[in-house]
Amino acid sequence: MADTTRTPLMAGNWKMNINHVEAVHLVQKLSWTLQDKKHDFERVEVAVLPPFTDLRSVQTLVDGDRMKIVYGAQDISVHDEGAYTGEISAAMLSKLGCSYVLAGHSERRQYHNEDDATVNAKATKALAAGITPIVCVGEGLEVRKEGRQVEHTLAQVDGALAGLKPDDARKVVIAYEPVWAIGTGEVATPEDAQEVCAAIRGRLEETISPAVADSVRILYGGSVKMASAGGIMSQPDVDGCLVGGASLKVDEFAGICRYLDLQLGYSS
Ligand SMILES: O=C(CO)COP(=O)(O)O
Repeated sequence: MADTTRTPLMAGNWKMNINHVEAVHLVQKLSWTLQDKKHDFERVEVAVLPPFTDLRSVQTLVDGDRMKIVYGAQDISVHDEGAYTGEISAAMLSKLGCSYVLAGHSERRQYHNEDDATVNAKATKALAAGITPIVCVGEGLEVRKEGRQVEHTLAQVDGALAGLKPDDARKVVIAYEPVWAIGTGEVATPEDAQEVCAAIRGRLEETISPAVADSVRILYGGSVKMASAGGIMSQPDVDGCLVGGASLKVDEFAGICRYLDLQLGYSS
């Protein structure tokens, strides 16, 4: 099991799905489902990452109903303000009560040419605004076939965290998402996830400090489902999951969040 001082995080990346009206229904239903099962949010943190256009509605709902679900955005600008058409700043996300923001999701890297320097700038902006960046890293199929997944992913981690003070680096969440496992139904084995997550932690220990390596949460992402979450979470260096498709289905996502209860054989 993972170090118990790191609170597991289950984060649902909705990608470009769910409008603001649907978002209110989904979050409400998720909250009811988890409350009904007496989910302990201190034990397993639950976050949703809706599209920008949903955030205000989600904020109003979460605040109004004093929900324990937290939320965040899928991207953030490297600029503070000004003539950057279409971009959303850290200050805007902070005003919306965002706890988290993704930085460098593989789909941003692939379709918007985001490189490690951009991811680093985004993580830095988020931290300065008091928002926790979830820095996404992971190899594509070619790299995996060549057996270079560890070196490839560690280079992304180095680039994304370059220049961060240890006190900031400690707050970052890293999501290992092998690109070949995203949206493909091809879930990495728990051992695959552990191999790279352990290597990431080792690198943080080497390049920053053992204390930072101990406190940083490392998530796995890529076709996670209720049925696979328990096995992945049983790995010592995996501290949560970044969930795409399954986070759009309340029962699936609630089941992922409740992996501990389900493992212990409590009622589903
Ligand atoms: O990209 C992902 C989460 O950020 C993973 O998506 P899927 O869970 O749909 O494979």
